[in-house]
Amino acid sequence: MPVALVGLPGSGKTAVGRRLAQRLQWDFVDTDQLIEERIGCTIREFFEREGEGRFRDIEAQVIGEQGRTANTVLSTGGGAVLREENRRQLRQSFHVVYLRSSPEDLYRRLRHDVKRPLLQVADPLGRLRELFSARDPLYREVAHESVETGRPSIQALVVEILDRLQAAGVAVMPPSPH
Ligand SMILES: Nc1ncnc2c1ncn2[C@@H]1O[C@H](COP(=O)(O)OP(=O)(O)O)[C@@H](O)[C@H]1O
Ligand SMILES: O=C(O)C1=C[C@@H](OP(=O)(O)O)[C@@H](O)[C@H](O)C1
Ligand SMILES: [Mg+2]
Repeated sequence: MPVALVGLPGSGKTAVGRRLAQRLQWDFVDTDQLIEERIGCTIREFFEREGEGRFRDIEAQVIGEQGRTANTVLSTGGGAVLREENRRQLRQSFHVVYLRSSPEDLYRRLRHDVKRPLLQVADPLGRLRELFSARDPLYREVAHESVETGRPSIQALVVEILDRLQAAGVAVMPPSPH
């Protein structure tokens, strides 16, 4: 069964997902990357020009097209859980892993990041706290597994997720190269 990663911006969906896919020798798909290919500009530019609602429409389209391929790790955008149809699609077609982080840890990671439109505000930590309160219940609703990501390294998180996936019978580790 394919695996999807959900969580707030900066929780590591893209970075951890890519390494997890490498380790499993699975395909890696990032919905934000697919969206950027489709819109032909960066997500930040698109937010500024067309607004968040249009972005969410395209995000829902892209998520709706996923999920038929086994041996895939899908990294979503942080807001993928906002729409009920997306939550249903993720929960049904994927084994969903929630990368759970505190707003403070995310702020430490993202305070100099200019790519995330929702955090280009006067008080990004306040914004992360609001996003956490609004979305933590949605991530929990959709997830089959939840992993705390504040302190561990990307490598350690990959090992923990692999253990969970094996315990759940979702993935079998390929033989080690040495
Ligand atoms: N567990 C971690 N430890 C250290 N740095 C991390 C960790 N997870 C993510 N990062 C770094 O934080 C930044 C944001 O990660 P990213 O994968 O883009 O998050 P997301 O896709 O969830 O928004 C990247 O520079 C990434 O390398
Ligand atoms: O949290 C959000 O609503 C968003 C998160 C972003 O992805 P990351 O979670 O990978 O930053 C991207 O999809 C867009 O900027 C909206
Ligand atoms: Mg990402």
